[in-house]
Amino acid sequence: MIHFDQVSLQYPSTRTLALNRISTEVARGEFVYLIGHSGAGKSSFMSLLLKRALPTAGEVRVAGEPLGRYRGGRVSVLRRRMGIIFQENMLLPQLTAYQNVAFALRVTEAPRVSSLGSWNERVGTALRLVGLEHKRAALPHQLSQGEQQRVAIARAVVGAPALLLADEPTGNLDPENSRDVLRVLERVNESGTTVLVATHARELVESRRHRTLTLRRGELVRDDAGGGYQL
Ligand SMILES: Nc1ncnc2c1ncn2[C@@H]1O[C@H](COP(=O)(O)OP(=O)(O)OP(=O)(O)O)[C@@H](O)[C@H]1O
Repeated sequence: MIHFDQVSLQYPSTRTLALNRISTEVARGEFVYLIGHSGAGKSSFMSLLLKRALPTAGEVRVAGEPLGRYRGGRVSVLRRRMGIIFQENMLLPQLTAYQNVAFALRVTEAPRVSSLGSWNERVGTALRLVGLEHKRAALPHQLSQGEQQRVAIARAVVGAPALLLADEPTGNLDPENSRDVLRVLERVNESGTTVLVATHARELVESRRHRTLTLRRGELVRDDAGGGYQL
């Protein structure tokens, strides 16, 4: 699903070498953590996948296709194939949980009815997946931070992306809500989506037992296989 071949990223403005000759692969259906201290290069790794930044050397492929082939309007096609979650949930404050999730279908001009069901069914399924169907009518400010982040996850997966990228998804959450969010991401993964989670919260990651890639000053220094859960 993700293939990095000797990828480097040097930001031209500061000449910072944010990523240095990274080679790794993430297979379809995997759940992988990307960890490292602040400035290690986690967000830069994500930016390359979203084509928000371009590698200065090497090649990035997603689902077998080199990202260099996505140009102009096709970049939005690439991003549409991915679900994205950030530390800030970026929900629209005037829309209910349901409407926020449905909004993702609207902006991507998803067909009203498809093999995945009607919009209504798809939003219901996504809210159920994150355990919030009963809060469908709530506005973001009526939800806890953890619930808001779960709505953001529902919004990210309602388009049935093959790949879900989460950049510090628990950054604003207390430990209990953080664990809830990770459990929801695991459920998303169990439904077949490849999940990549960037975080500096090493202690949280260690409690979950998934494959973990460690970046240090732009270098991939460890690749630890996961195995089983430790709840
Ligand atoms: N747009 C940019 N222009 C110039 N330098 C940048 C830019 N974005 C990041 N950097 C630099 O690249 C390096 C890697 O940053 P990056 O944001 O990828 O790290 P990170 O691991 O995500 O950190 P954090 O956990 O603090 O978000 C840092 O030295 C950072 O200062």
